[in-house]
Formats: sequence, C-alpha cells, structure tokens
Amino acid sequence: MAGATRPPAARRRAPARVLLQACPVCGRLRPSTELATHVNACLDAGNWPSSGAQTTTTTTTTLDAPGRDSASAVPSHAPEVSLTQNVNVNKKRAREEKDKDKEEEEEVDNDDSHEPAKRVAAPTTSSFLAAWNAPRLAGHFVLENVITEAAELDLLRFLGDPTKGSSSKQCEPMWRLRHFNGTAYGKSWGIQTNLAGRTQSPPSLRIPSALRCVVDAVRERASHVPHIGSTWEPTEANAIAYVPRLGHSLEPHADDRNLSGPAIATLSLGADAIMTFTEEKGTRRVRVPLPRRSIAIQTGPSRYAWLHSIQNGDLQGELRVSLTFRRGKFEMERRDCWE
Ligand SMILES: O=C(O)CCC(=O)C(=O)O
Ligand SMILES: [Fe+2]
Repeated sequence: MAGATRPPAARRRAPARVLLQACPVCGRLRPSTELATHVNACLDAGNWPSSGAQTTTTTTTTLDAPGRDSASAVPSHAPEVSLTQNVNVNKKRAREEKDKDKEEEEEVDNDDSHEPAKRVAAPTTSSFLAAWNAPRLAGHFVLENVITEAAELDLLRFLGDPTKGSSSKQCEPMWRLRHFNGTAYGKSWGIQTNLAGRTQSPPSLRIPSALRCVVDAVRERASHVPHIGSTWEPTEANAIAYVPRLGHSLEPHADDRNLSGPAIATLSLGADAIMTFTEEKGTRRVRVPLPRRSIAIQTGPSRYAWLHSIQNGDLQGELRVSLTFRRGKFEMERRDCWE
C-alpha cells in the first residue's frame, strides 16, 4: 500500500509553493520573482517573439461601438485562441491548481503540528496578467486597468477639455490645435523637442506632479518590460486630445528614434481606441486595442521597426486623451523636468 511507505503525517509539511508565470517572450514558466530578469535576458538574447508566434494566451478587447465590426478590434495576427478559449484554459489551470491544493489540504489535515499550510494565490489572476503583459506585437505591451475610474476623471479634469472653450486653469499650457502627425489638440511639458531642427532643450514648463501617478503605475506594472524596470524616469510628456467628430486622427509615424529613449509609455483616457501598427520595411499590419485606463508601452521592434497611427474611425466616444511619456536623449535631472 502506497500510504504505508509515507512518513508519519505529523512530519509532513506542505511543500513550499512558488508562483510561476509564463515569460511573455519565450513562453517558458519562471518563478514570478525571477520573471523580470528572465525577460530581459531573453530579449537581450534577441528572442523577440515574431508576430503571431507567441505561445502565451492573448486576450482581445471588443470595443463596443454600434455599426462597427467588433472583430476589427482583434489584432490581425492574433493567435488562433479566442477569449473564451483563454478563459477555459485559465479555468482549467485554476481547477488543476485547486485539485493540487485539495490534495495537499487532505495531506496536511492529519498534520498535528498546527502550523498553517502555506498557500499561494489562485493562478487565474497571474495568468491574465501574463496574457496582458505579453506583447501581441514584438516589444509592445498593453497593461489594462492601470488607474481607477476616479483617477481617470481627476486626470481628465486636471488636463481640461479643449472642446469646452478653455483649458483647465490649473494645467498649463493651454491646449492648442496641432497638425503634426495628424490633427488633434496637444500640449507638452518637460524637455522641449524641436523635431524639425532635431534638437532638444531644457524644459520651459516642468511636468506637473499630478501626472506622476502614471510613472508610478508604469514602474509598478511594467517593471519586467525592457528599458523600463522599477526606476524608469521620463523627462518629457505630451498630451493629445482627439475629438472624433472633428475628424481628428494620428497619422502613421515613429516617435523620434534618436531624440527619445527606447521605451515610450502612453496612458489612454476617456475612451477606447485602436492603434494600427504598420511594418516599416514590410506589409504587415497589426491592430492593437488601447482600452481607456490602459498604458501601452512601445519598445524593441514595435518602436524601431513599425509605424503607429490611429484612424479617425478607430476613436471611440466624444473625447480621447492620451498622455505619452518619454525619456529624452538630452540628459536632465528629474528635479529639472518635474514639478
Ligand atoms: O494617442 C496615442 O495613443 C499615441 C500618441 C503618439 O503616438 C505620440 O504622441 O507620439
Ligand atoms: Fe507616437
């Protein structure tokens, strides 16, 4: 009998459990505490996943707009895994995990040492996180629900609504209609980048401390993303306000690859949108949903080998505001760039 060879229950302990997370690059499972180091090593080794080749599950957001094909919100290269399948995969994993826990519970039930059994969090959350953190485009990460609805409202109020006649008084500069890379309202802070002259100069306006929560969220949620880590310090910020009914859009472009650093983070506020990436030296096209309150991070190929744009028809709602943070090549101290 198998039970007869087991050690007495009192001496048995629940084995220490380690939370494993799938590497968004190679798909291998790694202890979550080692994930950041592993992802960086994986990417340094040139293991950028090619589009569509990733093995981690991908969630897709359906943007609910009447008359619009919701399937168009699905990245064109998304692996043949539907959201329902993902949920089922996660449910199956959760069931297996639960069964394992149950087995252990049964074992430790007889344990008279009165030591509490060690427990780990249910894996579903981390699986979803891993799925969202996984690049759907090499080097591109979308982190969902990064801020609360209340924080979103505060930020929108702080930035002001350009369609209501005036900008918010507390947030300088005023919104201005711009025609660079498409028509939309814009304002910026921190290092000043002169794209025509390809120069940068010290800030005339520091980045408002009210926007600091975005940097905190990026550091917290994307510390495993290459070039972010837990100390990422942007020195320039710009806001764009898109009003779909005024025909606003973002034309295909790449943010200056010499003047700004290798990681760019953008928070979406007010409304969902879909960003279209087009390969610079190829014909591939990838459509990535950017839900409101999400932060999108461009690094690696998504930053250096693809152009990005937002078509007018891919802007939802009345007003979408984006806040983009970059680290300028022109090195400056945090205190000189931030309020
Ligand atoms: O609005 C966005 O999400 C992107 C903005 C952008 O690409 C830029 O400011 O360069
Ligand atoms: Fe951009």
